[in-house]
Amino acid sequence: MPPVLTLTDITKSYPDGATERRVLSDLNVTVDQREVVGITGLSGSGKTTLLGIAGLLIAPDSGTVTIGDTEARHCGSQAAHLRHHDIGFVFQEFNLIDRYSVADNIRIAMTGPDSDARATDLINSLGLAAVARQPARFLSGGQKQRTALARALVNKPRLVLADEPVSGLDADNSRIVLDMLRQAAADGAAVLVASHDPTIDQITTRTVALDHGHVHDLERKPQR
Ligand SMILES: Nc1ncnc2c1ncn2[C@@H]1O[C@H](COP(=O)(O)OP(=O)(O)OP(=O)(O)O)[C@@H](O)[C@H]1O
Repeated sequence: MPPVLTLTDITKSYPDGATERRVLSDLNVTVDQREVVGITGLSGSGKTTLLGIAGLLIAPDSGTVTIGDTEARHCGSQAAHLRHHDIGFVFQEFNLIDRYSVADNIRIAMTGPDSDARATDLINSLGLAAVARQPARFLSGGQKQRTALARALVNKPRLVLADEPVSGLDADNSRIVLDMLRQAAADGAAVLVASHDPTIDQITTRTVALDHGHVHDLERKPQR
């Protein structure tokens, strides 16, 4: 079976005044089913850019993103289909719709016939039942993060991408978020997580470090 995610020879630069700044250079990463791969690196090393490219939100300058055996484009209907059905993205800034309730923020992402029941399960298991009808703007940071996670997981995506998912959370919220990501992998997803927070090591099966645009394998733990 091919990896769920294959990034091949990815290069990305951003404009920097009159010149360009290269953030990712000929970068190669794979994530298999049931793996939780951590991405570490200094602030500005390109972790969010890497996740955005993997999530088909940012187009690389060169290189390819393959989801399963499908070489993905970053625009058009194929990209939209992959984003909705195959990829769950937990954004660093949550990206919730402030005026929508917790339940509606999750519902707008739903695609499958079982999603309603799945949304209810996630609301309950993430401890969000008491605030399910509250507009997202009234939530605490931990409640927003749990809502964002539920939205990312509601369609049982085969690829989960999470950007700093435990940043700023207390120990209880961190544990809940990490347990859900670990469970997503145990259920068969490939999980790629960018984090500065060492608590992420509790769930990673492998860690890669981003350094000057390249990735280095740091460790590989035994598969669960
Ligand atoms: N849209 C953009 N236009 C120009 N430069 C950008 C853009 N997005 C990111 N950058 C720059 O690219 C570099 C990598 O940014 P990125 O957000 O990917 O890093 P990061 O490792 O996720 O950082 P952090 O850990 O602080 O979130 C930074 O220097 C950033 O300023």
